[in-house]
Amino acid sequence: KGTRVGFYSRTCPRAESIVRSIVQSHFRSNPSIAPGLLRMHFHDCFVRGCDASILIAGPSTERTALPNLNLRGFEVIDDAKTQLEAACPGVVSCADILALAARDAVVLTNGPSWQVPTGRRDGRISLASDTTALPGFTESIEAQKKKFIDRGLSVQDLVTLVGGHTIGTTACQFFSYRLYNFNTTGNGVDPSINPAFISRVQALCPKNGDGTRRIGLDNGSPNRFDTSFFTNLRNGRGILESHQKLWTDASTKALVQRLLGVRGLQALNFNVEFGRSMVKLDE
Ligand code: HEM
Ligand SMILES: [Ca+2]
Ligand SMILES: [Ca+2]
Repeated sequence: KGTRVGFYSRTCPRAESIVRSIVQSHFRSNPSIAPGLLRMHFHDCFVRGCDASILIAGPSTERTALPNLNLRGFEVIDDAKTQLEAACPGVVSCADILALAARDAVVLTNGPSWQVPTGRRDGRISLASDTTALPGFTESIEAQKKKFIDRGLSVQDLVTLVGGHTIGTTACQFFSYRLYNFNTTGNGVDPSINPAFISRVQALCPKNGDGTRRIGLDNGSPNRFDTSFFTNLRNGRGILESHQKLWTDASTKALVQRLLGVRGLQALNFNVEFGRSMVKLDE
């Protein structure tokens, strides 16, 4: 596709450092932009590839679709674009800014760094109707796998990238039904949730409470990029239904175990794999 590491080394040598310093300064005043930028890049790449289609504003664009309503960090990309236009007019694409910002966001939360191939072109098409390509939080493992495979990603990429929820938050509205109206059980509680965990999350997201209230997706360390998200799945403390299901399907469960370094299985280093899968996200 013509991207390569260091695409701007001659045409805009400070491009990567400008993006980094803008992300850093926004992060200092509002740390929640780190998960925001990671998620925005994922939502960009999953629809028409990493082409900044997610940034296009207007009626019936991707931004207006349900899965994208809570995205955050647009102002960070705008800021970086403004600075880059001053430094190197017309050179750096918005899609590259977003890809670099997602990497920098992971680094700021103590996650790994990786080299980001650059040279993406910005797209001009953005359709809300295309966002059905994004995975949903009630989806089966088969459906999740299919959506990743449709984008050239493997089951291992799926499990690794979903580990990105080691940082960030979710609104109560996306999982309260697991606590109060799960319809396959008499008491309304999703049986895959650890019983010792239920009252804690019920307190965080009260019945008939404010659905827009936000809680950590990784209740162990919501601000730190680590393997605690996978530990939660093992312990029945996954927040979203689609995430906890990674522990019920045999193939995804084995990958979670490998990412956790369970003895007897071929270990996968989450930090290394995450960087690799993030690069693949764009292929
Ligand atoms: C099966 C796949 C996935 C599903 C069903 C899913 C679903 C969700 C949902 C429902 C939220 C909460 C949104 C909100 O309350 O505003 C969320 C947040 C988030 N997602 Fe995903 N996601 C998936 C894959 C990914 C991947 C692959 C990444 C990154 C590589 C990612 C990164 C994030 C991050 C960082 C947040 C927190 C955002 C914030 O705090 O602002 N997600 N996801
Ligand atoms: Ca896109
Ligand atoms: Ca974490």
